[in-house]
Amino acid sequence: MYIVETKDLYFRYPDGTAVLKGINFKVKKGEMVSLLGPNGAGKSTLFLHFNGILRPTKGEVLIKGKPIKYDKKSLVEVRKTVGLVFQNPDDQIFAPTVKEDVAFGPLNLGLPKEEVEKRVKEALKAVGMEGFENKPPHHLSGGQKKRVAIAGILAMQPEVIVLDEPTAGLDPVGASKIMKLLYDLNKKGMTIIISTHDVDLVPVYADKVYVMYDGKILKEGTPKEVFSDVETIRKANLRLPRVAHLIEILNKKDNIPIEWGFTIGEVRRNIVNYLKEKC
Ligand SMILES: Nc1ncnc2c1ncn2[C@@H]1O[C@H](COP(=O)(O)OP(=O)(O)OP(=O)(O)O)[C@@H](O)[C@H]1O
Repeated sequence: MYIVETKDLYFRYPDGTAVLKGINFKVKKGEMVSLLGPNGAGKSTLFLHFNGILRPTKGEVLIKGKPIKYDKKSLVEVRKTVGLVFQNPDDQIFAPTVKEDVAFGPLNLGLPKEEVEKRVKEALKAVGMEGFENKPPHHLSGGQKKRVAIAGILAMQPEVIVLDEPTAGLDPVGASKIMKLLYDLNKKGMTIIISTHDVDLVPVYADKVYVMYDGKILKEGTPKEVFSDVETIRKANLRLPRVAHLIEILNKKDNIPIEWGFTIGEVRRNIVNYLKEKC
């Protein structure tokens, strides 16, 4: 059974724009999955289906094997299981202070005050935003707002956390910290789904990668399988990870020696880019 699954999912916005064109996306409990694809591929649109914000034009979305029913009760249950962090934190953060914002979700779950306070504290600590409790969110930087938005979802303790471009707009250290946090949460059993353009950082952590292009899944597999398919990577406007990350991806888990699934030219270009950055 999959914790999140879409079956032949089609979606068209009310203005007629056909965005999702037969998506089969499957995530097992405990997996860390990354969705890659160019601007406008439909990644955000797909994610908005995972907790029932959007309803398929055709096909279905299943959470823990059950199709979402889109009545109020079913949606409450779905949203307890699947927490979605939006691409733009301004779409998510609205309370007068950071503390109140992070507390909003757990309070809505009807949790006791002490439990809410505990969760808020833990969530802000996890994202490195302790000390900002009483700040108005609109006084925070973009990266700080992103962390608060993540804290708001963490405080709900969902089983699955879906993050739309969590590292976009963060400085490199901030991006690594967020990925490390998500990696640690995943190791504790949380299922994580991330969309990203960051081919260097995210696939290093992912168990599975989907590549989306023009509303369709072009390729799915381990980071190693996906990044060995240079043609797909090129078609989806992506690039190979920089060589250091590439080696990490190729060597991940099985520790087998590197088998280059790339043309010599691709490898050379990666090495040159890497050296240019380092030297
Ligand atoms: N409310 C809407 N009404 C009509 N079309 C929309 C709406 N929202 C998004 N679209 C269109 O749907 C397509 C997919 O957009 P989406 O935001 O899902 O892509 P994305 O893969 O997340 O892109 P990015 O990497 O730029 O965030 C785009 O062509 C976009 O213009």
